[in-house]
Amino acid sequence: MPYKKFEEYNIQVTDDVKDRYKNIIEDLGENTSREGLLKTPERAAKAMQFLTQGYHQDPVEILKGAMFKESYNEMVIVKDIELYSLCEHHILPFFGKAHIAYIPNGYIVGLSKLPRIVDVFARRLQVQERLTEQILDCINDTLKPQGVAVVIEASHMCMMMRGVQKQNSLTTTSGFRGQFEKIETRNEFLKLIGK
Ligand SMILES: Nc1nc2c(ncn2[C@@H]2O[C@H](COP(=O)(O)OP(=O)(O)OP(=O)(O)O)[C@@H](O)[C@H]2O)c(=O)[nH]1
Ligand SMILES: [Zn+2]
Repeated sequence: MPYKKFEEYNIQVTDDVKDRYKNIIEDLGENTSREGLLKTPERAAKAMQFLTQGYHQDPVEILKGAMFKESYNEMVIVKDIELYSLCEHHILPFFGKAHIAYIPNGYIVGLSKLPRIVDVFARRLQVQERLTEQILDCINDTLKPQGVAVVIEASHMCMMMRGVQKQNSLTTTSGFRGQFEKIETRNEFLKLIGK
C-alpha cells in the first residue's frame, strides 16, 4: 500500500465508527445530545483513524525511498525519538522514547525515515515487545546493515490510570541484530544513549 500522508479520513469508516462511538458513549451513561458531545463521536472516530493509520502505511517503502550508497561504516544513532502507541489489551496509550542505531553496510538511510517507521508501527494496536521487534526487523531486512539495535522505554496508561495504578513504572524493551549481538558494540550503543 502506498505511503500516504494523513489528510483523507475514510468517509465510510468515519460514519461507521462515529455511530458505534455514539452507542458506546451512551452505554457509558452520557447524553450524546448534550452540546459539548454533539461532535464527539465524529471527532473520536477521526482521532482513532489517525492513531491507527500505520495499518495503511508501508514502512519498507519509506526506508527504500531514502537509501543512499555510502562507505561510512561507523555506528549511526538516532535517540530520544518520541513515540505514542495504543496497548492492544486496553486500547489505552503507551508512550515514551525509542533509540535506534545501525552500522551501515554500503548504504545509509535518510535520518528522518527512522522516526517515520517508528510512527508507522506505533500507530497500530501494539504491545511494546512486538513494536520493538517490528522496527528492528524492518530496518534489518530492508537496509541489510552490519547491525541494528532498538531500545524502547515507555509508560503504559493501562498501568497508570487503572489496573495496578503505578504512576512511575517504566518498561524497557530492546532488540539487537548483527554486530550489536557482540557485547562491546552493544555496550558502546547503550553508553552513547546514556543507559
Ligand atoms: N507484555 C506486555 N504487556 C502489556 C503491554 N501493554 C499492556 N500489557 C499488559 O497486558 C496484560 C493484560 O492482562 P489481563 O489480566 O488480561 O488484563 P487485566 O485484567 O486488565 O490486567 P490488569 O492490567 O493487571 O488489571 C496486563 O498485565 C497489562 O499490563 C505491553 O506492551 N506488553
Ligand atoms: Zn493495556
